[in-house]
Parts: sequence; C-alpha cells; structure tokens
Amino acid sequence: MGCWRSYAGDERLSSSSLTVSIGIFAVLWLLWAIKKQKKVAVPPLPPGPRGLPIVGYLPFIGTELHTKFEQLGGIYGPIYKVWLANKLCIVISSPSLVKEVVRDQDAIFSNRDVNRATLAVTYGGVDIAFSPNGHDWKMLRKIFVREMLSPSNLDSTFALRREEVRIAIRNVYDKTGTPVDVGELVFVTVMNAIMNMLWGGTLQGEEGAKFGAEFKTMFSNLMLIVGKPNVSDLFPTLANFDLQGIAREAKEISKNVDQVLDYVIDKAIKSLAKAKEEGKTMTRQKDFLQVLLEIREQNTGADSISMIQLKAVLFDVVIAGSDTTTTTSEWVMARLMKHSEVMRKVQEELIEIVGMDKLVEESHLPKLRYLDAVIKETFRLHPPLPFLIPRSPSKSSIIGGYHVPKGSNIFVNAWAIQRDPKYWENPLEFKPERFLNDGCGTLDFSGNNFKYIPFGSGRRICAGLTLGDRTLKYILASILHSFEWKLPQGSEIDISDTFGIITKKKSPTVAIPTPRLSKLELYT
Ligand code: HEM
Repeated sequence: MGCWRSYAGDERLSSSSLTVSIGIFAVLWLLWAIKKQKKVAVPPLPPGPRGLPIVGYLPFIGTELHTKFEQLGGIYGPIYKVWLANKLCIVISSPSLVKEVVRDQDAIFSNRDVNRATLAVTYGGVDIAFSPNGHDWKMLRKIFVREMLSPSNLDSTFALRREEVRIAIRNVYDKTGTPVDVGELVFVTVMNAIMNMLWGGTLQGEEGAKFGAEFKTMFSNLMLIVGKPNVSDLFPTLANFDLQGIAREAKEISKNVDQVLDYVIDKAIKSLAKAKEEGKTMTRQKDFLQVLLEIREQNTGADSISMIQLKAVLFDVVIAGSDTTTTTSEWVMARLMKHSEVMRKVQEELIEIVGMDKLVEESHLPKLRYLDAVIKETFRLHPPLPFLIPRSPSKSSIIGGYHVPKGSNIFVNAWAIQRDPKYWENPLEFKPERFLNDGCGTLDFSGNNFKYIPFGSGRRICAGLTLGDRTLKYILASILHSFEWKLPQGSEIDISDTFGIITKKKSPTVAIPTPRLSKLELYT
C-alpha cells in the first residue's frame, strides 16, 4: 500500500513536472516568437546611395554639402541615408517629415551630434547650442532668453544698437562715392551692438583695433570648419594626425577668443568687486555678463553656472549673433542690387514711413512691411544655416516609416525645402511679394510652418530670434534709407555660395554709397 502510494505519488509528481516543463517551454517559445516578430517588425533604414567599404559615401560627398544633399534628395526622396565612414547621416527634406522630427518627436530629436572642431570652440559642448537636451541646457537657455532677450530688455538696450547704427551711417558717409564692403560694415556694427549688450565694450579704440579686424575672418573660418566633414571625426584612430588641420585651426580660434573673454570677465569681476566695496548700487542697466556673474555668485547646487559654461554662453552669443546677421545682410544687399525694382519699392516704403528728414528708429520697423518681406524672401533662398544645427536622437525611432537609430546625425534640409517647387511657386525667383500675399500670415519665423524654417523649429529653435530679426531689420533699413547703393563700375552681382555650418556668399558684397537724405546734419 505504502509502496503503491509512493508509486502513485511519483506518477503525480512526474506528470505535474511534465506539465510545468511544457508550460515553461510554451512561455519560452512564445517569448522567442514575440521577439522574432518584433525583430521582423523593425522597419528598414531609409534608402540612400551606395558607398565604398570603410569610407562609405565620403569620397563622393564633395565640399558643397547643401547642393549635394539637394541632388541626392531628388534621387532618393524626402528621407534618405548617407554613410560617411561609420557615421550614419539621415537627411530630411519634406515639411511633413520635419514635423515628425521637430514637433511630434521633438524630445527625442533634441540632442546635437557634436564634432571635434565644435567641442574645441564650445569649451567641450557646454554652451546653449550644443549642450544635450537636459537640465543645464534648459537653465542656460532660460537665463539667456530672460535676462538678455525679454521684450523689456530688448527695448531698454535699443539705445546701444542705435548708437552703433549711427556710427555706421557716419562711417559710410565718410566713404561716399567709394566702394564699401557691406559684410565688414554690418559685422563691426553688429559685433559692437552685441558686445555692448554683453559686457559694455565695443570694437572701437585701442582694444577694439586689437580684436576687431581679425574677428570677422576668424569667425568665418570657424563656420566653415565646423560644418565640413572631418576625417578625425569619421576615423577616430586618425585623429592624432589632424589630416585637414581642422583641430589646429579650431584650437587657435578658441585660444584667441578665450583670451578676449578672460580679459572682459576679469574686468567685470573687478568692477563688481569695486562697486561692492564702495557700497554702490548699479544705477545703469546691468549688462548680460554682470547678470551672469551675479547668478554665478548667488546660485549653488543644481542651478549654479560654472565659469566654463559662462564663457561658452558668451561665445555662443557673439558667434551666433554676428555671423548670421552679417551673412544675411550681404545677401539682402546683393539681391536688392540685382533686382532694382525691389530696391525701388524698399526705398519708396522708407520714404513713406520714415521720411527724408529723419533717421530710422526701431519704432518704424513694424511698419516696414515690404522690407520685412524682402528679408523673409532672402532667408528663404539663402538660409544661413541650411541644415539648421544637426540633431541626434537620444533613442532609436521611426521617421516616415523608416528606422532612425539612436545617435545618428539628422540633417533637416531647410535649404532644399525652401527651394522645392512642390512647396513654392517658381522657387528660384526672388519675389518678396509671396510673403505679402500669404493671406493668413503663417509664413513667419516661428517655426510653425514646416516649409519655412530659417530659424529652426521646436524646443531648439534659435534662442536669439527676436534680437536677430530686430537688429537685421534696423541695420538694413538704416543703410538703405540713408544711402543709394550702386555696384562699382564693371562689377556684377555674384549670388553663388559656399557651404559651412553658416553658408556664405562666395564673394563679398561691395557697393558704392551716395547720401540720399535731405539734411546733411543727419550724417554727422
Ligand atoms: C539673424 C539671423 C539668425 C538666424 C537665421 C539664426 C538661425 C538659427 C538656427 C537655424 C538655429 C538652430 C535651430 C534648430 O536647431 O532648430 C539657431 C540656434 C541658435 N541661435 Fe540663432 N540665428 C540667428 C541669430 C541669432 C542671434 C542674434 C543669436 C544670439 C544673440 C542667436 C543665438 C542662437 C542660439 C544660442 C542657438 C542655439 C539654440 C539651442 O540649441 O537651444 N541666433 N539659430
């Protein structure tokens, strides 16, 4: 009996262990099947050109990435991939796909892919433009927008911009009848206005002469080198050789800029300390550097700003603000001299709104609707950042039905979209009227209409948009209102460009000014 019981017990035991084993097997099989199904369900990478082993498409990409990427879009469609060595670049060139990246999946696509040259000049990518989407980026961007660019701060710093624009008008007047390099003129004016807002200094005088002239060339070179494919990024084992000399040049630029920043920061710290010692409170408006130094002193813990971050933010503003505005001004002036009918309409509007016996003030700007349309049309054909600042997804995702892996490099091809006949009538024609007749006013810089995104879109949209827009319009309105501009005899307007993270006119815009206002004292 006992034996039988034990036998029956054994039998029950073995049948229940059989059931458990079958159960485990079934669960494992199910998990395997689900995993397999999931694997099968991962969509493919976007299509794209074939490259060579190891180097990928690198030997065929050339230096003019914006035109090359537009051509490839014509072959492979609005989303395609390009392998540059082992770096996967995904290029997007339709408004609906841009929306997927910068609106629907904005949080995932808000990191940057920071290359070596950029790391060298942004103190390791701790600035606003290249910090990853996270606490520090949010904090720095918030401080910048609140303390430097709030509408009340912009209004209260108008006097600084006005002073610089008046100096520019006087300088141009002194060059009446002789060729003026528009880029140089605007660069110095913008740099002075920005530096005045940042730390109350300018490029005038002894210090200015020291730093001023070489800055423009230095910044232009910087924009070219940070935008171009660098062999050291693509083949890290070759980085020590720095085959294109990019690291050397980037380090040189960052050393020069660092010296300037050390100088102005030291001066500001000393003047704050002196004011404290003497028990004085500031009566004039604080500049941005003073605000940053105070925040640095007051905030500890998570909201503290390191000296390196402080420098990186100052550098961001100087670079981002000066080069974009200068390049766009050169394009606007070139376009106006090429299209005399448009120039005539701009100047007629200026006579009507400002008059011939006054200089332009910022209060006139909202009424200059035709000039606004000219600037918008220029941004459409010549966006200074043709791919915005490339993004990088923080996790793998799906765009347009294709797999976009974590860490890939996303190029939003604003340049191609803004010239695409699918979205623009006669896209290569320079026609400002299209921005006057857009009916519902949706073609602004806010990044909500994805066929027109010169300032980007989503949480990474340009942080300096309001200042950039105002400064550009104010300088252009002023020089167009105060002078007639003609091409030097025998020269022609060249509208070819050269690629960089900021894409520029190939040749400078040079023109001869003649005063056009009724009173001489307006120029002196
Ligand atoms: C005037 C012409 C300007 C144009 C066309 C322009 C365009 C852009 C674009 C396309 C981006 C990248 C947006 C994206 O990734 O979606 C950007 C970012 C940025 N811009 Fe501008 N910009 C201009 C002026 C300025 C000025 C005047 C400043 C500062 C004073 C400035 C500061 C910045 C900063 C800090 C970022 C990085 C934003 C971030 O990553 O959060 N920009 N700009």
